[in-house]
Amino acid sequence: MLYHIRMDVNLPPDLDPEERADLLSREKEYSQELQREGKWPHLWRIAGEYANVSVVDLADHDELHSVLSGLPLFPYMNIEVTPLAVHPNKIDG
Ligand SMILES: O=C(O)C[C@H]1C=CC(=O)O1
Repeated sequence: MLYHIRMDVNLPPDLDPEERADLLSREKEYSQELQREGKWPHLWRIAGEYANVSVVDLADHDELHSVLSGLPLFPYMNIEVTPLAVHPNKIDG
């Protein structure tokens, strides 16, 4: 199943710099592993914002919840999910 996701990151300005660096490093490792597995085919920065739009390809809502709640930055993000269905006018290929 495909899901369109918007993630807005809100890190506290007073977050300890070492903790911030560790969080960002773990986030990168986590998201790049999902990209290598083909589960996170689109990851785009929203220009001018600390936010991204993504498309993930996961088995079901339970896997989606597991992936999102496992993000190291999960406690610091607002996440909006839009499930995607096939458009009837889409041509193949
Ligand atoms: O920087 C972000 O947009 C947050 C986050 C989502 C995936 C990732 O690698 O970082």
